[in-house]
Amino acid sequence: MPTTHAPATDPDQLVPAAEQSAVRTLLRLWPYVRPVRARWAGAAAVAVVASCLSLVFPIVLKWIVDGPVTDHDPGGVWLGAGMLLALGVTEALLFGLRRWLVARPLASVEAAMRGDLYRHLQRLPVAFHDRWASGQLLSRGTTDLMVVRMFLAFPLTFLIVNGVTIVAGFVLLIAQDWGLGLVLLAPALPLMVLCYRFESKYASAARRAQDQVGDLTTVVEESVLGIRIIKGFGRHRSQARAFRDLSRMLRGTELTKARLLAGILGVITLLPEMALGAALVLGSVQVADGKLSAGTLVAFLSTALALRWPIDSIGFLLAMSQEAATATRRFFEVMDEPEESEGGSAAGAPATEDGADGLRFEGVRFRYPDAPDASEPVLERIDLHVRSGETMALVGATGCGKTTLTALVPRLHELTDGRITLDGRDIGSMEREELRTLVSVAFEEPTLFSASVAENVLMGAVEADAAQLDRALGVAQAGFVQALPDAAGTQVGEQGLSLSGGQRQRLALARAVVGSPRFLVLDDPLSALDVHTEALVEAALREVLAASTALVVAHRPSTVLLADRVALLSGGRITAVGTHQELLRANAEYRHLMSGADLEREDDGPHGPEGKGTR
Ligand SMILES: Nc1ncnc2c1ncn2[C@@H]1O[C@H](COP(=O)(O)OP(=O)(O)OP(=O)(O)O)[C@@H](O)[C@H]1O
Repeated sequence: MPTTHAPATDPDQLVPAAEQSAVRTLLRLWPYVRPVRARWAGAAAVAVVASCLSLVFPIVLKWIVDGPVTDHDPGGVWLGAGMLLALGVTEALLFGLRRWLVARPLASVEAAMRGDLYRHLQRLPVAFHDRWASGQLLSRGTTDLMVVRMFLAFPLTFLIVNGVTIVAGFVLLIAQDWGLGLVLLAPALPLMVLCYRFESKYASAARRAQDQVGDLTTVVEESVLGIRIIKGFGRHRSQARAFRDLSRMLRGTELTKARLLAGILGVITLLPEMALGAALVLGSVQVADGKLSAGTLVAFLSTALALRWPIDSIGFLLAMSQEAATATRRFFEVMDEPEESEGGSAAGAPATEDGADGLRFEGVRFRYPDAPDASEPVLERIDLHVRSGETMALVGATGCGKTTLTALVPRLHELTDGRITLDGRDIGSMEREELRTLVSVAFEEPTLFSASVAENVLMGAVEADAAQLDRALGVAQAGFVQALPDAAGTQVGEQGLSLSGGQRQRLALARAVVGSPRFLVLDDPLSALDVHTEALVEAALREVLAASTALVVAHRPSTVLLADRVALLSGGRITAVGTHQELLRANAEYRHLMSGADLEREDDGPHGPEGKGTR
């Protein structure tokens, strides 16, 4: 199982996250917001107007109290009430317009970010995917992007709207009575200090929670995909325990967030309320002394009350902004990972029959990027030449690096040192697309996608026609496809789990051969087949192999017999190359590896390695 990249419990992860500026991080969203900036700004302007309308209510109230009410004029009171109603309706309509303006553009921002993330994930090297847990990637592509969209729709707008409303409100308050206005302003400074401290603490908790959601997603994903193993080994309790532990941890972090939020909301509500109480007492005294009109006091208090929501909301708007900053940071952590290099422009001549010299490994050295520094490279110094048109079997003890070596040919990993050439051209200098049309691969673990049989096979050669598809299915002895409900159009279900292991392996083999590739790399392609099917596949595969240059990882003599020559991989090097018979005679390690297997087939007449001859 790949390790989680950003373990939620790793405190080292939290320090830089907390130290990075949330504003700087959020500014990185600009390229995505740019296309919708006009609509977003329009919506924000509408919201500012709507919010500032709430400050007109107190002015109308002051007019009603000091005018029609004082003058006992019912007509004037009705007029004032009508004005208040009109203001209320206008405010509601403007807020509705704001929502309508931003809903569609912001959904497109989220979709664009998700599209970019997906594209980028496809282009990241296999080494990246080895390192990162899939749940972490899933949560970044789903929950985190939703948090970002909500931030653009709500907190970002309302931090601006409420900021403008608060400033405008205080200007009005001070204009109405500067002494009382200053009393209300008194809590501003302590509130700012508290909000600043809250933000840094909340940033750490938000980061931890979002990483824990990623960990939880990984456990759920693994439990669903590994349901057969879990049930087969009766591990549902331990899985449930692992899930419960992570859930509990997440719950703890969410409670920490809630506590922090409750604290700041309490302070943000309490301090202004106390200031308002003080202003009310002072104002009443002034009205009693005749220094202030009752209408002005009503207007003053109404303005102060109209500012309650903009002030109270600052706490959770800041909290949501912090969560959005964390989500943005997590998004860009993936986006900042370098994509696999494309390879230089074609150096050397294009592959031709004339200049063909097959597949060459020259001084190839490879160490996994995430391997411990002190560890030996998996492949130390590989020199191997698979001649053009030849089939070379690769044999070695389990874990010696056979799969690793085959993965280097389609450049799933970058070489640490040395070079690999295809018909004389360095694969490092080829465009990946070209390389992957030249080289076809089938891995030991056959991977299928939730698509039809045909779509899965044709992934090997998009432009292949129905005849090529039938031929490939024939080579792989995948006759079972005809018995499926919709033949090659049948959906194989998630990861092809509706098929047997052997069926999946045959479809993966068909995918490798469908495009009649020039170079074939097969990692133990027949391991899941019964001996009869294996013999049939081998017979058909020989024809395909005769037209390709192939490297075939083999554990069994039956697979070795497909090859013209055999290379023995041991201790990170190719220690022997020869025919099956030669190695059996001369190499004790090879003899040992092949012992216990069905050695009778080595003398299998014309199909034996000797039958094909060495080139
Ligand atoms: N992504 C990885 N990161 C670090 N080490 C790895 C990674 N993948 C494989 N290894 C290590 O590289 C070594 C070679 O693995 P590899 O899968 O190539 O062996 P193999 O010869 O194909 O084995 P088998 O015959 O069992 O399939 C092993 O020690 C393995 O632990």
